Amino acid sequence: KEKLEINREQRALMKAIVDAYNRHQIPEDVAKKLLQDQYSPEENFLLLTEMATSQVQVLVEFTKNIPGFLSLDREDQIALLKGSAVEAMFLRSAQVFSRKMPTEHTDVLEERVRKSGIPDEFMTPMFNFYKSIGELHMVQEEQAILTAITILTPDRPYVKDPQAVERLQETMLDVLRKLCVLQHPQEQQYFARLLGRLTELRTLSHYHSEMLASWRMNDHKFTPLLCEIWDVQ
Ligand SMILES: O=C(NC1CCCCC1)[C@H]([C@@H]1CCCCO1)n1c(-c2ccc(Cl)cc2)nc2cc(F)c(Cl)cc21
Repeated sequence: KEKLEINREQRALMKAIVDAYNRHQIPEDVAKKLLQDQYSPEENFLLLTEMATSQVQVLVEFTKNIPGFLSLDREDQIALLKGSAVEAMFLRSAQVFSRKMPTEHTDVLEERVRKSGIPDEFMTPMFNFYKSIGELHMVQEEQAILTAITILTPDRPYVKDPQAVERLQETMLDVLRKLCVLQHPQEQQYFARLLGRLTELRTLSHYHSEMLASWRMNDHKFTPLLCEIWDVQ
């Protein structure tokens, strides 16, 4: 019994993470914009870079609220943000795509993203990931903690003290494990499936520089922040 129950400290940690996650929602109007109009590849690329730039800023604010993050080495904090920003963007895109909406809206959204300018060969892995996230029907606590776990990945490049990061990540994993059992009692391996998505997410993120470079348009312009965070230009 004790093993499964979320103790007071874990409840406080979960509340801090979820509050931060909800407080720092990027303007989720990207879905509304895509549902309203069809855009050219150039406009879609601009929309993506604008949304991604504001999402990185939001990610920094969210990360500062992860208990223990600010006590990590300063350079490791940067390495973790830089190393997880692309994955966090795809995870957020998947969560936006999987939000409850009428089927025809999801179909239009899928069509608009498919035709946004990204070469076709990336569509299968991207939508496989989006759909596999959607099938999990994550509650917002799970979404928030999964994002925190993604950020607190110890084996990002240039991390000097991975053990310190691992300790924080393990605390998050422990809460998520209990939450999954409580929220999805019927599904034995729900927690394992959830973590399996992080592997799929890392694979998908390997494509991102190529996806951007081969966007059906010339002269891809990025914001200075994205040049920092993404391996582009
Ligand atoms: O702006 C997007 N995502 C933001 C990023 C910050 C957090 C919020 C979501 C993109 C843009 C929108 C314009 C057409 C091209 O995709 N996007 C991607 C996507 C992400 C990475 C690359 Cl490289 C390519 C496409 N997948 C999406 C799925 C969706 F359901 C919606 Cl609504 C938008 C989605």
